[in-house]
Amino acid sequence: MTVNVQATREVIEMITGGWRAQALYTAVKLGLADHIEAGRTTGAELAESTGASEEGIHRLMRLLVATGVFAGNGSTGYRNTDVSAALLDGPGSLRDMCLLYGEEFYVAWQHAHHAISTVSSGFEVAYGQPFYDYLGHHADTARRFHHTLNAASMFFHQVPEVFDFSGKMVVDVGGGGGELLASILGATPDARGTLLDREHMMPKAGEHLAATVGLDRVELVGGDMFTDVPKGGDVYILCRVLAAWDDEAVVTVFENCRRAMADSSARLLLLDRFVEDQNPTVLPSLWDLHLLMTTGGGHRSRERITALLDRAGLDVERKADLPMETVALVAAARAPAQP
Ligand SMILES: Nc1ncnc2c1ncn2[C@@H]1O[C@H](CSCC[C@H]([NH3+])C(=O)O)[C@@H](O)[C@H]1O
Repeated sequence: MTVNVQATREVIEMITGGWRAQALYTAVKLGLADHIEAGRTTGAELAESTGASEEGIHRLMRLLVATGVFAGNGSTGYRNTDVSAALLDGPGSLRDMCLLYGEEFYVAWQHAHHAISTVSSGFEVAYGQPFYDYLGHHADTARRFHHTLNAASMFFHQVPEVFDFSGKMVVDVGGGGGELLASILGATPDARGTLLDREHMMPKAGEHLAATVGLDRVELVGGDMFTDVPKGGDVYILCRVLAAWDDEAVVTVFENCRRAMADSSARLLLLDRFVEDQNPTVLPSLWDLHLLMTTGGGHRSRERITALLDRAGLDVERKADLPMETVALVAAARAPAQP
């Protein structure tokens, strides 16, 4: 058998991917980008300020310089690059994402064989409970998860460009920390909003909305979208909510939204990523498997979501593309058939 050097190289690039991720995670855990930003740039200074061994820092930084995360060297000093700058502590940082992916999500992926073979959550095997329940009991992880979602929320400010919220009563179902609702109400002074999420999210969402748009136009509802959603909305938003649930559960949420709509002018606005079966691209396909590892769910194709909407009596009216491979789908309740 002749060795295909190119193929060998490609396999090695892939199987060392997990090591790269863990090296980046360790740099974040040690706060290396922040130390360098604060002027502690040499190997000795980084060792002293992190408590890690200088040799360990040297070997880690050698890899991270080679992969373009940092620049410079340990004797004259390391420098941050645009990549490591994205890891600096502060709003919009990818720091918490690295920590979460390097800890709980890394452990969840160790059960990939089981998760893929049985189409069930690797996280549940590792932690003995569903992901969202775990978040309810682990405030630090819940905070990291919401920072992670926020880091991938660059499309929020563009949502009012693809849907006119003026004068509307907006219900954000599974609204999380309130960032999307704040962005919509901030851009639409005459809109009002209700955020529905699990009880444990209420303080976080309340704090964010109070600090951004104030609570005058806002109602917070701690509850369960599978049981009921607030009535009388002009637009029901489901942003990055559906992937965690199976088809039956998704149809239940769609039906709850349809029944709660104020009138026939009300709409359902889905904001999500969709996978393509015909010409698959890497990132959505990766996120799909990642959702399987964490929640046992996954991304659907647009055709599949359209079929589930149809089952719930909703028709897709139009579609708009948003950044971060996110798509907006607007659906309306189907008019009852004329007798
Ligand atoms: N049964 C439920 N009822 C209401 N919200 C839920 C339920 N289960 C999970 N969630 C919430 O669904 C959200 C999914 S994460 C998406 C959050 C937000 N829409 C955003 O795009 O940033 C989390 O905030 C969960 O707490």
